[in-house]
Amino acid sequence: KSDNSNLKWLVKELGSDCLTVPDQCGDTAVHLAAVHQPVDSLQFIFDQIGAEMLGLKNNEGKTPADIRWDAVRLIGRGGFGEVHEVRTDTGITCAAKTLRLPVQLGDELPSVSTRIHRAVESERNLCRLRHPNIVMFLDIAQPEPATVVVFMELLDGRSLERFIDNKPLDELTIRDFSEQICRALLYLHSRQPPVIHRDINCSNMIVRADNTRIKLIGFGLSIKLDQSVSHISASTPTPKGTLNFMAPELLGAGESASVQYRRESDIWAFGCSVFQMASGARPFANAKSMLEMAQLIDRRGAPALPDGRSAELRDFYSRCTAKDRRRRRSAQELLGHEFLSKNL
Ligand SMILES: Nc1ncnc2c1ncn2[C@@H]1O[C@H](COP(=O)(O)OP(=O)(O)OP(=O)(O)O)[C@@H](O)[C@H]1O
Repeated sequence: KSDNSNLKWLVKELGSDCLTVPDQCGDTAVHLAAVHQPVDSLQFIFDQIGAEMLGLKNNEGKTPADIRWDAVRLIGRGGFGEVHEVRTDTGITCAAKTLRLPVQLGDELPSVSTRIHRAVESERNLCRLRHPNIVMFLDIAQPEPATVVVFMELLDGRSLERFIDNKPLDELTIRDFSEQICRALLYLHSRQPPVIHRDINCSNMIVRADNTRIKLIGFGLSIKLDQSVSHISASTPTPKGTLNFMAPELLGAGESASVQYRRESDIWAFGCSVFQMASGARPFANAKSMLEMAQLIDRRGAPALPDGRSAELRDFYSRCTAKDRRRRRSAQELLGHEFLSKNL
C-alpha cells in the first residue's frame, strides 16, 4: 500500500525485525520496497531499522541499492520484451534485455517466482563466458517475480539477418563469419558442462559496425526461462526456438517427450545460418509447423545450396546438416574443414 499501512501493521504486530527477514528468494521487505514501492516506504523502513537496511543481501548477494539503471534508448523488441541501451548508477553503459514471462498473477506466484529464480541462478554461469565472438553477459537480475533483466555488453552493429538483407553473401564473407561462429561454438561446447546455445540463428548473431567481427547473442534464455514457468503458462513441453533452424531430432521429439538440446542441434542451426548466408533466405522459409518441417527434412534433408557455390562450401554445409545427428561434425572438426582453411 502506498500509505505504508501494511508495513506499519507488520511492524506493530511483529516488531521492526520482520523487515529484515528474507523470503524464499532471499529478498527482505527492503529489497521489495526498493523495487516496488515509492521512496516513502524506504524512508519508513529507514526510520525503523536505520542504515542496516542498505547492507542487507539477498540470495544473489545483492543489496537493495544494487543495479539501478536508466534506459537511454530502445534498441529493439524480442518475443518476451525489449532490449534497451541503459546506464547503471555505477556509470556503466550496457544493453539490458527485459524478459517478461507469461504467468498469471495469482496464488501460484510465489512458487513461479521461485522456479524463475532457480532458472536465473542456473543461467548465471553465462556471466563467466569470455570469448571474442560471444556477447559478454554482465549480470542477470529478477527485479519482479516474473521479470528477468539480462545485462550485456552493448554491441555496435546489426544482426546477421539484417546484414544479409535477403541477398546472398560472397564466399569470403561466409567463410570469415562461419569460422568466427565455429570458434564460439567450440568454446561453448567444450566447457564443462557444455553450454548449448539452443537458439542459433542469424538474428542471434551481431555483425560489428566495421563488418569484421561477429558475435553470438541470445543463448535461448527466453526459451529456458519460459520453460521454467511452462506448467503454469499452458505451454507444452515441445521444443521452442526458431522454427526454420530447428534440428530434426528436436522436431521429432513429440509432445510428451522431454526435449534434449544438444551440441549437435546447435551445429544443425549453424548449418542453417550458412544456408541463409549462401542463399539470402532462411531455410524452409515456407514451413508453418514443426510437423511440416519434420516431413520436409525426412523427405529431402536440408535444402540444397543455390548453384554456383564452391564444392568446399557444399561439403562444409552438408557436414553441418546431416539428418542423423551422430553424423554431424563437431565445431572442432568443422574448424579443420578445407572450406575454412582453403585460400579462396
Ligand atoms: N547486447 C546487445 N547489444 C546491442 N543490440 C542488441 C543486444 N542484444 C540484442 N540486441 C538487439 O535487440 C533487438 C532485440 O533482441 P532480442 O534478443 O530481444 O530479440 P529476439 O531474438 O527476438 O528475442 P527472443 O529470442 O527473446 O524472442 C535485436 O535487434 C537485437 O539485435
